[in-house]
Parts: sequence; structure tokens; C-alpha cells
Amino acid sequence: MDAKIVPLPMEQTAQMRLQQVNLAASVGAHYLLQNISFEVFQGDRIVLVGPSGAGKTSLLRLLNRLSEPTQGAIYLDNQEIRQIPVIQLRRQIVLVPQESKLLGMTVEAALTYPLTLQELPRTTIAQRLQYWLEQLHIPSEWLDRTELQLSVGQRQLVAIARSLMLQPKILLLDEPTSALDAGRAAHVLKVLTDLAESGQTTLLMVNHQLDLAQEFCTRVLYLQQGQLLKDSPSPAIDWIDLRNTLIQVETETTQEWM
Ligand SMILES: Nc1ncnc2c1ncn2[C@@H]1O[C@H](COP(=O)(O)OP(=O)(O)OP(=O)(O)O)[C@@H](O)[C@H]1O
Repeated sequence: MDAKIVPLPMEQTAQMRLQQVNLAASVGAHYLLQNISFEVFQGDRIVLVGPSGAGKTSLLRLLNRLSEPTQGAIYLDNQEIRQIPVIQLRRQIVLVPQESKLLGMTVEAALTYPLTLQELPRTTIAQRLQYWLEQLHIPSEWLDRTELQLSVGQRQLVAIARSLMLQPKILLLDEPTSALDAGRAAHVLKVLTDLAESGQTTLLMVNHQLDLAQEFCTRVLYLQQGQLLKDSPSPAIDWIDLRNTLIQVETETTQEWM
């Protein structure tokens, strides 16, 4: 009988790659990020954790070129991101910042405007709007409101919806559930997980809520004082140890700040 041929596992190529990235502070002679190297693969659900001031937001901002590395390089699909026109890059890599602004628009305008700029057909825009309102349980009564008529948590949900309307290849989320109640936060993370599992979007999220992070992620990056100290698959993480480390480092940092 012929021996069964077992195919070798396909080596997955990285969707995004950071190579020895440094970021100098705009004030002072120190570095906010030092020698950061890691790869991101399609469908990853990465949680970026670390004490306040560790450089998590600074790192996310590098990935869609809101700032530029001082040294090192970042690649998207093997192309250095500096070679990709910024508008094109930011359609593929979308950042939901800690505090999103609707820029004086109504919720409906804020959600649809980026797609209007892309000149997508009106029916496509309307379908996507309907889809994400339903997925995120956003009531249609919010559509006519401006940000002044929304709570912080409601604004956060609209910002997430706006990013999803763009169907990004990679979604960067900076503490996206910090102002949401526990039920809504869990629901949003479930929606995001389903999206990543379907292979449509890769997720990189900063989240201080470790219980939610643990449920959500496939991988953990731990940053401290601008250095990447850990890059591990989620099952390899000792979450109790991670929680204790964070508490200890945050206590020490708070004492340094005082
Ligand atoms: N442009 C800048 N120039 C100088 N220092 C900066 C600049 N931007 C941020 N910082 C400092 O860089 C460090 C990292 O900030 P960053 O916002 O990236 O941290 P973080 O890990 O996201 O913190 P948090 O969890 O509190 O949001 C902080 O000490 C911050 O004060």
C-alpha cells in the first residue's frame, strides 16, 4: 500500500511586521519605544497590555502612521508602510483612539461619511450602516444625535461602528470598552472575535480589563517602559501572574510619579 503523504503545514506569512522599531520622545532625550520587533498574522486577536505610560498608544499610532519610527521599519504585506500612500494605508489599518470625536457631525453622518469619500454606492453604504447598527445593538434613534447628545460609552460604541463600516484589514483599538457597561463590553468583544475568526479582520487591542482580554485574545504582547517584554500565545499566559505583575509595576510607577 502507498504510504500516506502528509502535507507539511503551510508557513503563514506575516500580515504586518515590525523590525527593531524605536520611537524617540518629542521632548527630552529618551525613547518611548525601544527595539520593538514582532509579527502580526491574519486573524490574530492580539491584546497589548502594560502599565500606564508603557507606550501602548504610542505603538498603535505607529502602525497607521500617525507617527513615524525614529529607527526601524514596519511592513504591511511585505511592503514598508512608508511606501504606501497614507490614505490607502489608513483604509486598510484603522485606529479607534481612546477618545473619538464625531467632529460636529450627527451619528449617521459620522458613520457614513468615510464611505461616501470612497465613493461607494449609496445602497452599499446603507446596507453596511444597517448591518453594524444591528450587530452592535445601536438604536436607530441615535442617528440624528451629535456627540454632545451621547454618553461617553455611547460615543465609544459609535466609534467602533464607524471603524467597522470601513471593513479594515487590521483594526487597532485603544481601550475600546473602557466606558462600556460589562454586558455591552462583552458583546462588542464577541462581535469582534467573530469577525477575526471569519478571517476578515486582524485585531490589535489595548485593554486594561484583563478578564475581558483573556476571553478575547489569541495572543498577548506585554509592554513595559517602552520595551516588549513578552509576546506569547494566550494559552501560555499565566493570567494571575500577569495581573500581579501589573499591579506591582503600576504601584511602583505611581510612587515614582508622586
Ligand atoms: N509626543 C510625546 N513626547 C514625549 N512624551 C510622550 C509623547 N507622547 C507620549 N509621551 C509619553 O510617552 C509615554 C508612553 O505614552 P503612551 O500614551 O504611549 O502610554 P500608554 O501605555 O498608552 O499609557 P496608558 O495606559 O496610560 O494609556 C508616557 O510616559 C507619555 O507621557
